[in-house]
Amino acid sequence: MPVTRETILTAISDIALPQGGTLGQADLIRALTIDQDTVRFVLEVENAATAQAMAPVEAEARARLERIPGVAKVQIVMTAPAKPAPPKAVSGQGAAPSLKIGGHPTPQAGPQAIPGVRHIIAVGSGKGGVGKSTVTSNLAVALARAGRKVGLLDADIYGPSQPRMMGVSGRPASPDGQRIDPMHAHGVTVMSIGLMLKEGEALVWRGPMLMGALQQLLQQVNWGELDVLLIDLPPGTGDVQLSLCQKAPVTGAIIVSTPQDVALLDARRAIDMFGKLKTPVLGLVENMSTYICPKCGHEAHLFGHGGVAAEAEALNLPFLGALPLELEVRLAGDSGRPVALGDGAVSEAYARLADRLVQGGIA
Ligand SMILES: Nc1ncnc2c1ncn2[C@@H]1O[C@H](COP(=O)(O)OP(=O)(O)OP(=O)(O)O)[C@@H](O)[C@H]1O
Repeated sequence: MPVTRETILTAISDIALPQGGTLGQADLIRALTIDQDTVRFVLEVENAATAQAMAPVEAEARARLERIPGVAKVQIVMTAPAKPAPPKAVSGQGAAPSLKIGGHPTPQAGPQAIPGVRHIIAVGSGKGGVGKSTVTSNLAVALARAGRKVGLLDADIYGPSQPRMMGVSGRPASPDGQRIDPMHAHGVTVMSIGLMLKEGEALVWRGPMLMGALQQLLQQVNWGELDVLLIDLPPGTGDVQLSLCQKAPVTGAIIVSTPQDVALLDARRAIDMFGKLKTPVLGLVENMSTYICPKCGHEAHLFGHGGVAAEAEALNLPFLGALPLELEVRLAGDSGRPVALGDGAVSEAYARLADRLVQGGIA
């Protein structure tokens, strides 16, 4: 008769343990294998002292198993789980956290609130390059100027641009090696996947890795008390959008588009995706709406005009505002001081957008 797992476990289950009870009652046997006439398993004990006390148990188990017909060799290994090494103290800005970003996600049943964060707003776009990151950084600054406690998470895993736009650099600190201290700029608490990667390091992660990275950025960053956390998403309708809406209780999404038909077509796809994910779309923003010539004051509509407002109406969604195309916007973004910090017309447009969200009770 072949030796089975049950034969082995039954043979040793009534061996008494020094701490009381029997081997069968305690859950100590791991990795039991039967390989022809060889039986192997691990006895997992609490610590080295228990291992010593358990030596007679190991000897008795070995003796009993060797008496079973068909068993020629018994290998028992006793292990005590290693104590986790105390976290290395890392201090000060610029110190590299020992956290590894991009591991596999840990199991999480449903959306998990971020302690201290009241609202989460995802900023998305169907198409790349429509100014989603520009709008997110300026909106964050405008909300902070309006007195809100604002966080900005750059989850644009393929092209994180918030460090440049918000003017933050260096590695975020992790004093306990477990959690990440975010950066602060222009009154906004900032964290970007770009700050955890080496310059120019391309990300070739797929689904589970992306989910893991996003989960860490949401849950392992010390966001503190925030009225609103804005999340700059990658363009399109991919894994990051999907996992964000599954992992975090997103209040709603803002969709940025230019008035061009092609951008609008993609925006519609993004809206559709948020609908499927049961994330409310808070409204549409038209970026690069008009261009006013700084020399003659002529107003031109380089990408068409009013397309996003019309689309919002057609979809029965709020139109949150139009933002002009201005050289100043790009220069400000490139210099790490968003244009909304200043006093011009664009800054006022952002202040209006921020006010709408505050009045609406979502920021
Ligand atoms: N209203 C604007 N006026 C002038 N330049 C703008 C405006 N909005 C965005 N830009 C510029 O257009 C470029 C693309 O903007 P941005 O990076 O914000 O787009 P995005 O949609 O986030 O792109 P990606 O999909 O690559 O993340 C940047 O150089 C930015 O400075």
